[in-house]
Amino acid sequence: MSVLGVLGGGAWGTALAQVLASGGHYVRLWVREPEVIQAINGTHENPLFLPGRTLSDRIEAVGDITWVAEAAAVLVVTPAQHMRSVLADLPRHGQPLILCSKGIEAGSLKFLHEVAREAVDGSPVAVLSGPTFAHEVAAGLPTAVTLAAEDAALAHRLAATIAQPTLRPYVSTDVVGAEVGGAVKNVLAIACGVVEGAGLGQNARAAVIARGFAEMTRFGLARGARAETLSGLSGLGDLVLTCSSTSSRNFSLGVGLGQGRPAEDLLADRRTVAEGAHTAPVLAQAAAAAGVDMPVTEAVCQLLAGADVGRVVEALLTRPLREEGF
Ligand SMILES: NC(=O)C1=CN([C@@H]2O[C@H](COP(=O)(O)OP(=O)(O)OC[C@H]3O[C@@H](n4cnc5c(N)ncnc54)[C@H](OP(=O)(O)O)[C@@H]3O)[C@@H](O)[C@H]2O)C=CC1
Ligand SMILES: O=C(CO)COP(=O)(O)O
Repeated sequence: MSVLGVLGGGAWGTALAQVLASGGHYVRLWVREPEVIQAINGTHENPLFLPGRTLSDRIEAVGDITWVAEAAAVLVVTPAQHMRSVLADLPRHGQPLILCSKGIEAGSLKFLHEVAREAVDGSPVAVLSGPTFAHEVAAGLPTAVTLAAEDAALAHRLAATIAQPTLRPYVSTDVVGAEVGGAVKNVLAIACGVVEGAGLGQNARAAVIARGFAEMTRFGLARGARAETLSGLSGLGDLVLTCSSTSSRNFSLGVGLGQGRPAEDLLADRRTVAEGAHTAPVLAQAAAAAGVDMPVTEAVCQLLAGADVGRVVEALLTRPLREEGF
């Protein structure tokens, strides 16, 4: 068993640390808040981000990022918009990085594997993504993910390292596809939450999932993703999960928007990250740059900016009729 590093002591970083430690790995978990470090090392819990779960004593929380650097592999689980600045502080040892966050960097419009390659020159980069609610993974419930790296041998090696009885990675070389699914589904989950919050019904939710998937596929194919990745765990799999559960922070943000509450109030109320709120405007820009039409994403941007739900829905329903398909 190896020593693995995890950057980010939020729900997902802690859950990944837990499942890996349960399988016998020693995990160094880099966390910023001293009280979280104290709780993890003292009472084996993370009440701030993963309440109610007793953590393995093979997890050591550390406040100094240099302690994580010498691990056999480092899982990067910071919010997408903080990934570049956190990686800038990671000493370089050529250790493989497994990116577990979901989003697109604001400003640069870059995927996270591009950000990581720029920030940590020389480290091999892989992406782990899929339908993975943190509390279920931490509870040892069965979960399957996509693990993508351009170098197939690296992807297989990392998959063998992280595979556990309840965590089954499927290997891919389609890094772009794995990233597109995770980033886009968060935006679509907000849209599905709006449908729920505004009481628009289950037909409408299914329509948003299906047309949202068409949108994800158009964007993904334009950016070089493969169709089979988009219809796999990290695309359609995660879309279905996140668009149908109040366990999703993005979905629940959408419920609030659908009830007519302003985005600023909803975001100010939460300590946890709803990546879709950050990704939506960035994705809209990236789609425009690629010449891809993404009407549901545009609608989410308008709602986050305070547009009236009824008007946004009416505008979506009265778009010119078209053939079904991507
Ligand atoms: N929760 C889930 O079920 C899943 C989440 N993800 C993705 O994982 C990523 C992390 O999400 P999650 O763990 O849920 O986050 P949480 O909302 O649970 O926690 C917030 C995280 O943000 C970190 N953070 C806040 N501000 C900063 C900053 N300035 N610099 C660096 N880190 C900061 C916190 O780090 P610290 O504790 O050190 O303050 C903490 O790790 C997201 O991209 C999310 O989409 C992917 C799959 C599943
Ligand atoms: O990515 C996730 C599940 O795969 C978690 O979704 P939320 O961030 O919406 O909670």
